[in-house]
Amino acid sequence: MLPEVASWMRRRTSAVADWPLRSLLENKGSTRISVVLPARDEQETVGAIVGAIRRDLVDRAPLVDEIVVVDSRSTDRTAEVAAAAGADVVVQDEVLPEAGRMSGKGEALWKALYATSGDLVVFVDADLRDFSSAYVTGLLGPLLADPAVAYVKGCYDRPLLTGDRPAEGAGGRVTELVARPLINLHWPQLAGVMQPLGGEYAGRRSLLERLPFVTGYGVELGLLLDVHREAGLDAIAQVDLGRRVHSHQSTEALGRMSGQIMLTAWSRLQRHGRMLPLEEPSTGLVQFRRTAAGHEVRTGDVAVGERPPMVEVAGYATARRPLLS
Ligand SMILES: O=c1ccn([C@@H]2O[C@H](COP(=O)(O)OP(=O)(O)O)[C@@H](O)[C@H]2O)c(=O)[nH]1
Ligand SMILES: O=C(O)[C@@H](COP(=O)(O)O)O[C@H]1O[C@H](CO)[C@@H](O)[C@H](O)[C@H]1O
Repeated sequence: MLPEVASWMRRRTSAVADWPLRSLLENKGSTRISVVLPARDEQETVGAIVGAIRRDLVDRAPLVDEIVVVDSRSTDRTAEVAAAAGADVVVQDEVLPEAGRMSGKGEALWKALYATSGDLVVFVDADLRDFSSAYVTGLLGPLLADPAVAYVKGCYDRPLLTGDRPAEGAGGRVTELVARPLINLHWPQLAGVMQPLGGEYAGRRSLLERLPFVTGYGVELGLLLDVHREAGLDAIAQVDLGRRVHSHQSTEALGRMSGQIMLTAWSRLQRHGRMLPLEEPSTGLVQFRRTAAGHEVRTGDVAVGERPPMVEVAGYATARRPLLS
């Protein structure tokens, strides 16, 4: 590990217990805080997450100013469950319709930036089990305490729920097999970020609105690389949130996610002049499924799109955004 990375880890790594709610309330001042949950078919879990944030950080303590769930083409009751738990719900494809339709988690998060007003924006996945509002206070701690910090990533133990017993440390498969090696190969200054793909993170709007958002599952890697380039390593902090349990996708689905992560890494290597100009990579992905007659060939496309920095979007500066109802 580079000496500057070891130094960064010592200075910029903390834990939830370092950021008690009382100290956050003292530091909040006039800072407005939005919590955003991207949600596609998360009716089973979104309500408990929203309810915990609303109970602990709105009703009992005036820390969070709005909780927005982005309904990302759900086919279940995600929107109703989220609203009943106290969130404002925005429909992904109804935000900035003039910008056309793009897909995936990154699209949901980019639309959320338009649909919220917080000076600080906290992103939390909507498929978490055993969620605690301490995730949110942990992520906000460094941002409310230190103006030099602009982006905070959560880190945690990541079990893999298979069968009746969780396999400790076996989660974060794309992180461990794709993202971490890529980061160490090309961006060793970021090798100290323990959960680069983790879905719980927070940032200053003044930074986020100046960055492009990769659509699909490239959003976390894209933002991390762009924050590093735009604001520098010392603007990034990480907070140990303990343990993260979430719904898992299939290996086949994570194969497509991996393709999106690789395409995002490739795009930054090209854009940041880190690689000789090469022809555009293929975005096709051929996968295989066993069938009674042999194998089914499944050809997909893992292309990711990209949304421009929100500051470049007409109307953003004056958009009226939903306030906590
Ligand atoms: O098109 C999408 C895909 C995912 N998500 C949400 O983004 C979060 C993370 O997605 P997922 O759980 O699929 O990723 P994983 O955690 O399995 O890597 C979850 O709250 C999803 O509901 C979304 O809003 N739109
Ligand atoms: O970290 C990972 O490898 C993947 C998959 O995690 P699991 O192997 O299902 O625990 O999960 C993350 O990656 C996505 C892409 O960045 C994020 O959008 C998710 O929020 C995050 O859970």
